[in-house]
Amino acid sequence: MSPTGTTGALFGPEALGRPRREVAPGAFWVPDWLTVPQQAWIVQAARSLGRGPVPYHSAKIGNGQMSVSTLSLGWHWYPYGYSRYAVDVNGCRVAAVPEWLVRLGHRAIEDVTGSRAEGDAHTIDAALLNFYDTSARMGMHIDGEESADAPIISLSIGDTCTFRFGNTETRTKPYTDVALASGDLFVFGGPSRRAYHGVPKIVPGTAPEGCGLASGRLNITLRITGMADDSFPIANSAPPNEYSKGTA
Ligand SMILES: O=C(O)CCC(=O)C(=O)O
Ligand SMILES: [Fe+2]
Repeated sequence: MSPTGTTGALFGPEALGRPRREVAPGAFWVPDWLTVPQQAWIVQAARSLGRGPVPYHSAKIGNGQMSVSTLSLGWHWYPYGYSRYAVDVNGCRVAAVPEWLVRLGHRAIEDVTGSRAEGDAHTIDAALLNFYDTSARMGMHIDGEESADAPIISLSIGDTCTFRFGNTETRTKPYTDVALASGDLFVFGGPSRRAYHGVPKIVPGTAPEGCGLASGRLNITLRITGMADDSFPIANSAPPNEYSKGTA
């Protein structure tokens, strides 16, 4: 038996009680998908992407403000739509999704589904980078602004969070609480693509040494919007309430 094989069996995610899991049909949790050095590299890249042209911003929803601070790439998310421009921040055109992040997302889809993700219909064209401090939360919502039904790819770095993954009908039970830790991948598509989900809790002091974040959490979601390149929605129409990410 090779030493590596032995070590993998003894100390790999499977042995430590964090096996890959299909949390709901089409919703896959892959613990420890990113190595710690990869996590640190991504955190440093996420910080430098915040230097412009658009800074991190906590979106206003109604009279409230989200506790999460977000940077959009490719398409700018605002309550509730996408634009090429940061219409609720500084009006600048957002930076493109960097090539390394597109490749990483396609690898994630391939890893989870076992089939190749490429071609125009499957090209990641938007990324949302969410920074949570230890008191930040995200209310239960559906990712509903994308017209495409392609899966959402989510990466977590830093403090562990409680990620609440629910159902497509209501914001409430039944749901599953998943402890998304630093390096974990979560992909939700298929019958779970329009499921409610949110982040009710960050667990302080759980970020691993060397991940690049001493405290708090970075979440990156990679998306395939299905939007035509020249579409430019500027109407900030009243949202259906149930899509709200909440301001808690
Ligand atoms: O932080 C997370 O894990 C989820 C983020 C999310 O649901 C979103 O940005 O729409
Ligand atoms: Fe979401």
